[in-house]
Amino acid sequence: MTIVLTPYWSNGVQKLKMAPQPPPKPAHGLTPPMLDDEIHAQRCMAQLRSKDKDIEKYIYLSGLKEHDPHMFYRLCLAHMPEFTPIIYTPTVGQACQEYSKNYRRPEGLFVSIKDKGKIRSVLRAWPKLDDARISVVTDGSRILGLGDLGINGMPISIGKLSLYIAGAGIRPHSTIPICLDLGTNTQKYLDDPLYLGLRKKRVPTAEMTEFMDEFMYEMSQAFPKLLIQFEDFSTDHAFLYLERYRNQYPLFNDDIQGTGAVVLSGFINAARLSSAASGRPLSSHRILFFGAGSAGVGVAMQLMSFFTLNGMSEQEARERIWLVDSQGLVYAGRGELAEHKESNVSLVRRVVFVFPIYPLLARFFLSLTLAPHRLCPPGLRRPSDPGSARRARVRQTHRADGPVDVFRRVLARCNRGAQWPPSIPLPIIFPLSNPVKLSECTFEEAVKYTDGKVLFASGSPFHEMEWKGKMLYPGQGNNMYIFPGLGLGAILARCSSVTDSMVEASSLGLANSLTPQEEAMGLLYPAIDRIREISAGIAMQVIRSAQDAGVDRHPELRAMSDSELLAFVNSKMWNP
Ligand SMILES: O=C([O-])CC(=O)C(=O)O
Ligand SMILES: [Mg+2]
Repeated sequence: MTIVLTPYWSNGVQKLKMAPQPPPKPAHGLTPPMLDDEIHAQRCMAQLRSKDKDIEKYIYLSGLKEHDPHMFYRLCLAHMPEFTPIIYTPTVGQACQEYSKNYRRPEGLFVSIKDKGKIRSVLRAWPKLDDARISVVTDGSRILGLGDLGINGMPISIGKLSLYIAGAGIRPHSTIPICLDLGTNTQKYLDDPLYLGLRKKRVPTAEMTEFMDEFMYEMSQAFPKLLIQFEDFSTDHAFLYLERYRNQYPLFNDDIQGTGAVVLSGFINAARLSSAASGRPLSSHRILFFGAGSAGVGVAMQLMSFFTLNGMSEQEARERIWLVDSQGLVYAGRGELAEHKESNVSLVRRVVFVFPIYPLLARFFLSLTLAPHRLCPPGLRRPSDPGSARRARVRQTHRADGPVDVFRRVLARCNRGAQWPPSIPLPIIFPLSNPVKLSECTFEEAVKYTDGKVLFASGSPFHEMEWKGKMLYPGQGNNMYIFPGLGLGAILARCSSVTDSMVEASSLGLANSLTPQEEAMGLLYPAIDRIREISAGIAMQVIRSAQDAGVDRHPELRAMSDSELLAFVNSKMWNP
């Protein structure tokens, strides 16, 4: 079906195609006589691989998804490790940055601040109101680690939903990518004649909240069976709107909760390996976060809850965890701490790493945080005289490579002439910022500086490497392992809200999904090719957890045994 939508930015009428439809039967003579499906799959892969640039691959695949969605998802499932770096991080980051330049056709819903008061009519233009089950909603204010991209954030919603379809078998026409256009504070876009969004600065929080209240209410009315995933909102708004709506509507925040769950899962598996090697209990780990944004604080909260559920007091759990942000160590009494970390918004976006602290590193960080003016590299210092040219320069460093720079220096310092201390046989390092170019360190660096001992997982993918005759495999601690299964479980349970226990169930489900071979290879996360199987297992745990919490609205599932429930979940998955 083709319906006609007039996006608000467009002068003319544009067509939004709902995909995928049952393939129309082509009239005889309109297709080549020998169009064999198998051969055509090979042809598509050859066309894809013939492109030199990742962004061209992205554009090719986005075209394929539109005109032949069955082939797109079939190939995606068959070639998951090759497809995810293109349709998702890192290439989706570039696709966002270049969205206005490369724009070809509407693929989702845009709701603008100008629609305030009439959001209902915008939502009701969506062609498949009754089928809608999952929407990824971003306001483009903090896309990956790339900052405020405004309306150019749309591809992140599209990319996440492609993974829902491929990874959890959600029906394509049940997904709604949404980008809210509340302006952008990025001057480059405001000055760009091709920019597709509103040419105005972001509205203040009070106005945004009025808009969000209307948007959320109208979403619940237009799409009564919908689960919402908030994605890539700036840290303050990410926490604000999660708390504001989470008991009212079925929703979760992927950056806080999805990342929290995926990192907890990787931590559990890494800590098991590390504890087995050191003989120390899991509770002996000390965890240092570099960056205290939505993901950093989300992961810290997830770990806190895990530690306390496993017998630690809150105080003991808190003592295991240190957060360092752009201002240094986050601690009570530091002053001007914003709410989500009792705390302020970290200028350094993103968590960087989680690992048992090497004493030298701990000392370095403490001194760095306690005496920032002495030890902190200029890029991480807060400018003291607002308005100066220096401030602009410092801010720039801050954003561009400040945290990366510091992290590299820390690692290099550890490495200087020293062996990694035997008391920490297997350090855990998780550089989580996306896309790859913003990763705090490469796999190679972490391997080199720890003499191959590192337990590593990054947000974006790195290649395996050989070190002293042994193959080492990096993990990808990306929320893509969590949200498809978490979302599928929440949808099938028809849950009224997404509880912390459901998020934790998804994390434990993932941690327990390693096969014996994967464990033997020292992997922290399962192979991504098994995403459907993993998502089904996670969905089952999430449904059980929703039932325990009493937020499920699908009572028939309660009577099922685990194997019946798993079969039910699998039967609900769409297959290309
Ligand atoms: O999208 C990803 O790859 C992970 C994520 O949520 C982010 O970096 O914001
Ligand atoms: Mg995100």
